[in-house]
Amino acid sequence: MSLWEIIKRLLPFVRPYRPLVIATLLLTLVGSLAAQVNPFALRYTVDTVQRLLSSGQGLAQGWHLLLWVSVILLGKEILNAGITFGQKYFGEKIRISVSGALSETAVLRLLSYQLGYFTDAGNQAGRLQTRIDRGVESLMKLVQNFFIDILPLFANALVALVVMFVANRWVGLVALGVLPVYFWLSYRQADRLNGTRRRLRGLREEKNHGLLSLIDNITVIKSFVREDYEADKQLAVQDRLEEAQLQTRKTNFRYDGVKTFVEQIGVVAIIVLTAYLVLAGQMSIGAIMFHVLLFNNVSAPIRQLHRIYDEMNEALTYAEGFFSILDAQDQAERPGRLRPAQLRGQFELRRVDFTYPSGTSALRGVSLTIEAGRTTALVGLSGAGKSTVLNLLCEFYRPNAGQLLLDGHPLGDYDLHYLRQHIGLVLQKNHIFKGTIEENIRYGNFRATQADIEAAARQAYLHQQILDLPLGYGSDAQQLSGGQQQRIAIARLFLKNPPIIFLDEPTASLDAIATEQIKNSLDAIKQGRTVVIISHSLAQIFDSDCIYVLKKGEVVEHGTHGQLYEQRGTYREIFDASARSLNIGRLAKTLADDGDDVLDTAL
Ligand SMILES: Nc1ncnc2c1ncn2[C@@H]1O[C@H](COP(=O)(O)OP(=O)(O)OP(=O)(O)O)[C@@H](O)[C@H]1O
Repeated sequence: MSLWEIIKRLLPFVRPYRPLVIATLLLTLVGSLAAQVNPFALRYTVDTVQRLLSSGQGLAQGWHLLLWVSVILLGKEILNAGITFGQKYFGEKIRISVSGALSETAVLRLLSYQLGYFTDAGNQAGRLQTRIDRGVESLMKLVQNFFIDILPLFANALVALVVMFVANRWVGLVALGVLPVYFWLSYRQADRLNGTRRRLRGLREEKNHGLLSLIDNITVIKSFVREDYEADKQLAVQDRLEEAQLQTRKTNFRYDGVKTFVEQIGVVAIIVLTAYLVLAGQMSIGAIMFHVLLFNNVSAPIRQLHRIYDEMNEALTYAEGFFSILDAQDQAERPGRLRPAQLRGQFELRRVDFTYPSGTSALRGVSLTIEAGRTTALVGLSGAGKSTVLNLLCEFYRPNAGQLLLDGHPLGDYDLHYLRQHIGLVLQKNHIFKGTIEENIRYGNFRATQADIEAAARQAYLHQQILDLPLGYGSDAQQLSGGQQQRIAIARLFLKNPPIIFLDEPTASLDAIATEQIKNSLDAIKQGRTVVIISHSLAQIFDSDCIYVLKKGEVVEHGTHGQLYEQRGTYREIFDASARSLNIGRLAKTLADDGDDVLDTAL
């Protein structure tokens, strides 16, 4: 990405602050003119003092000169203080506002992207975080540099250079001659740093991602006593990062030395040339000070050039990563329009093929119908593609081939928010947000009253357990057990009260008593709604109106429990294996021997 491209990308973010930008530019112009007062005042002072001394006059004749010079220089400093404050304040105001707008845009874009974007290996959480943080930070340095450093310094330099030319073109030429050498050196330096910088960016992203995943997986790491292994992995990245950082510094120090030397050559050349001209009688002695001060105005920004270049290159590197987030519009979820007054909830998949962005083919030629108001179960071994079907029904992903219909219309025609507002999804592992239990349940419906929340918790058999906690509904939800968190997700579902419900192993982390309670609750909520349930526990799916059996991404059987059992196919295999794993014979015998009435109810 070139600097020009970055400026073009930043313009829309800076445009709302146009009056501030104009005010800053005006202040810069006045500031650069004021900066030239010192050389003029000093030349005048030196020349006048010399004239007074050579004509035998002293303090009595010269005191008014001292007074005037003091008034002018102090007055200029007061004006300068005002100008600098205005420049910095306005520059910072622009920087802070633009930085806020950039971060906000990145967050909004991320929220609008489909799931595939986040599962892409290059977009893991730590990497995205680094790209946003570093991108905004370096772009803001660029804006800050422009308004606070580059603009005032270069305006000063330009005005000083013009004044030098007007004073004497040879002196002007010497000052001008140093510039291309300096620019060329800075350019070479930036070029050398570019490769290392890209490598640094990649390593920073890798380090942050590693750190996040380390914290996320701390329990597994500790249980396998893999602290040393993880530390070594993280240290290896750190080592490579340090090496790249040191390499950057080394290059910088080398070039900085050469550039300081070039600058000093310029100062010496100006002094020698001006002294020569003074001795030759072409200039007054005050010109020596005058030219050295002017050259200082020219070389001040040059001294900053490598830093500005450096930060500019950093911005170029990180801006690329940042704008790649804003530019992933092809990953945005598509805009559908259909919002019918009523949704029956009949889904149909016709010869659907789906491959994840990673390249894993998950579904092949899948055709199935999910009847409105009925319960449909998806059964199959791990990795068969059951959750993928739900991912497609929620439009988290779109099929690569085939058709997906809802109430006869292509699913893609529906407004996404409308569609998802009508779907309740309970997963095997549900996210609990940082916050209280109440806030977490309320996520299902922000308009719910406290009474609604408590009713939902009751339906999810959680209310009593919440009351037993010291802070009740105000307790930290992330401290709850896995089973309790699962019930929060179910309470959210009750609160949302959608006509379509997708349950992916909804009772996976519940104890036997809770499983039975939740099953009863879910049986109640299922009435009259379209339900799709995935469960490895066949007890959860016996009563389904229709069962689809998936194997390696294909539908191999479908029917009711009775029909599938008779077919003696995959379903029967799974059923028999389930019965054996539960040791059903032994269970039944124990219950029969005990004359337990559970067996009667069960039978
Ligand atoms: N986000 C993803 N990115 C890439 N591949 C994925 C993703 N999710 C699932 N897969 C792959 O797609 C295939 C089907 O996975 P899916 O989760 O649908 O199976 P499942 O039948 O629900 O399994 P389980 O019963 O274990 O939950 C698997 O091979 C899996 O590795």
